[in-house]
Amino acid sequence: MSDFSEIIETLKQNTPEEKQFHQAVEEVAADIGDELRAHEDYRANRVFERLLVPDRIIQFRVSWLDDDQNIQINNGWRVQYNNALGPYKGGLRFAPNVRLDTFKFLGFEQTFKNALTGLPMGGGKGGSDFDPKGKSEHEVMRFCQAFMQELYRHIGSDRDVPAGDIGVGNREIGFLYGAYKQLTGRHEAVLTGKNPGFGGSCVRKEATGYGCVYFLMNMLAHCDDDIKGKRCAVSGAGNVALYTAKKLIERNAKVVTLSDSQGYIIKNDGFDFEELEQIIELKEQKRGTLADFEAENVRYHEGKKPWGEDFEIAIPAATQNEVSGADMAKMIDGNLEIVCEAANMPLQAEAREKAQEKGIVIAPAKAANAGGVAVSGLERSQNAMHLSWPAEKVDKRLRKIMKQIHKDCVACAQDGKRPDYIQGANIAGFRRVADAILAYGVV
Ligand SMILES: NC(=O)C1=CN([C@@H]2O[C@H](COP(=O)(O)OP(=O)(O)OC[C@H]3O[C@@H](n4cnc5c(N)ncnc54)[C@H](O)[C@@H]3O)[C@@H](O)[C@H]2O)C=CC1
Ligand SMILES: O=C(O)CCC(=O)C(=O)O
Repeated sequence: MSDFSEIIETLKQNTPEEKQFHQAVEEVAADIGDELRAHEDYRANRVFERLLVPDRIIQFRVSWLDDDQNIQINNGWRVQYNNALGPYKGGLRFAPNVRLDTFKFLGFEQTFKNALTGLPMGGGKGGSDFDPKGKSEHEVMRFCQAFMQELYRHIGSDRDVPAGDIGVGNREIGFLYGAYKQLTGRHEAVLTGKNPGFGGSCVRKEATGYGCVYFLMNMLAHCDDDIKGKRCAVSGAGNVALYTAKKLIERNAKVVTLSDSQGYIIKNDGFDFEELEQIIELKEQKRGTLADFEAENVRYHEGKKPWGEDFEIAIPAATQNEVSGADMAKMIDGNLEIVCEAANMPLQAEAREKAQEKGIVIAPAKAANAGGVAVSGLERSQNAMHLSWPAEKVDKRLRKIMKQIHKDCVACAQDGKRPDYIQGANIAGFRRVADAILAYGVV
């Protein structure tokens, strides 16, 4: 291996626009140096360098008609990042701020995350700069159909299996799957996150959030602590945030905040189940904003983030880089003990450094939010067997997978009661992918 910093410098020179991708790569590189030094075969076979280039990038135009019969044009991407461990697997994101950089960083992260699940899945990610917000139901449907018109030829149950992410939930997966079925005449496990009534898995919708809480519970148990009574600040009010909140409340933690792109709500004593169900309905059915939510002792702060409130556990569950260095400084000045990354790469590099300097324990996204893709893996298995498992069985397997991920992270992290989970996740994920790459030879 040539010098590590040289590899990263070359990457930056070759892809100067891709700042998020560089950030994700640097976070992994910071932890796997010893691993590379210890493995002459990884170095000789340039495994790390090979992991810095996606297997394939597909980019396409999506043309569709809005409700006024105007022609609209969007960009579509699928980054098939690495299939060493299985077919490409990872979500589709529909959001106006995405670009190739977004999908490269997400695909890179997904490759290691999927490795941590122990299931046979490679990493991929994709989506479009289409913004579903403010679009009619028919516009979303026509967009999904136009998007699939190109994507269908690149995916397949043993090739590439997309799922949801920001802006792509159960509704969009339904439209995408309907279009795939229409185009190919096939029912197959080509998308996950389908409705449990027709090909989906029970608990997939809840799995990312529930998995985060299971991971947190394993972390707390590891240092003889408990989630009960902990004050948790959750950001976001989408799929991941809402089901993280639900499981936290079920386990008697206090969820004091939720947020969306316009502001946050706080309830000092923690939201109860009934309030959470109302918020879920507001977001999933009415597609409203948190500003519309009213309940006793709940305050709304427009245009602000929740990180200055009083809590022990921060759970950023909205989007990448949502927590700045200044946000982290506020949390550290408060009672922060743990950050659980429910979103992908939610901490800016400065925020991560500040937290690490102060000994705050961080559950990295690769490990903490792997429950979603893990249940997607279980959905693939059920589809392959033409079976549908009950919710209890899926949830039990999810708990087992999250426990094992925690165990693997601890085994690969520096010793101690409070292990470095970031390091543990990076090493455990990297080893699995690297060993498969070695086994295949130079391809
Ligand atoms: N859906 C899934 O199964 C998985 C999602 N993730 C990650 O979790 C995060 C959230 O994804 P989902 O909940 O699926 O998306 P979603 O579309 O259901 O919800 C996203 C939420 O974040 C809020 N948001 C977006 N940008 C924001 C900003 N700049 N500031 C504050 N709030 C903002 C939105 O208002 C919305 O409430 C993303 O990072 C995603 O990549 C990770 C693993 C699996
Ligand atoms: O369920 C999946 O395949 C993908 C989930 C995802 O996009 C993620 O883990 O970030």
